[in-house]
Amino acid sequence: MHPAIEQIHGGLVVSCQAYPGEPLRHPETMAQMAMAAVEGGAVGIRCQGLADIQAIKGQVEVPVIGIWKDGHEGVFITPTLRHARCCAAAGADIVAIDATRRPRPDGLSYAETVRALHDEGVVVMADCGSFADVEQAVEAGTDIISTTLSGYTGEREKTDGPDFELLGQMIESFPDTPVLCEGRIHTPDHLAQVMAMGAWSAVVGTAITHPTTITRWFADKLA
Ligand SMILES: CC(=O)N[C@H](C=O)[C@@H](O)[C@H](O)[C@H](O)COP(=O)(O)O
Repeated sequence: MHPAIEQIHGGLVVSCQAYPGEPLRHPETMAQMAMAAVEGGAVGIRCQGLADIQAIKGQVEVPVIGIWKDGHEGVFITPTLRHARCCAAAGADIVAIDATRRPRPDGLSYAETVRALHDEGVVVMADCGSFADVEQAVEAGTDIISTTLSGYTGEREKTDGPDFELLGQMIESFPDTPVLCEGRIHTPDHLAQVMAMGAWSAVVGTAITHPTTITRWFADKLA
């Protein structure tokens, strides 16, 4: 197993992302956010965009999961082989890619994409939206499978918290593949629950690194 996957075992990965047009969208700001997360106990960082990957790799020792979001609908999380290669070249230790069964913009299949990346020594994480996506990802030999896109592709309901049901199915069906839980882990209790279920590691984004949303959670109580 690749050392970067071993290093995140049993721990918390923090996703540091600011969205287009947001005040915190700056590589140095995201690097500072990542350093703060590591100080708090993060064993890995997930981040978006080549500039952020480079900036964060320069500041933290923990493994970095890199993605490149291009667009905002359909297949947009590291949608093509080119995007994935760029993430690896920018320094990502693990590259997460869209692992849905939807057509990819470059016309390659998911399996062809993973094969090409593996030939180049890239560690791949599958951002899945359903159990059928997970099956495809395991079939392709993906290094890590994740619940990232559950609730965002129309195949599964967008649960209030993490998709415990999908996570449980993944852990039970594929005991030999590291399973990450990502998406809507909003409380420390959610995190404890998914780890107790047997997740290899878990990724928390919004609840730690997206102050606009967190502020809204509070402000909405006053509305
Ligand atoms: C669906 C999608 O685009 N997810 C993105 C993937 O990188 C991010 O916007 C999420 O913040 C990340 O997955 C972490 O999840 P949460 O922020 O819920 O803890």
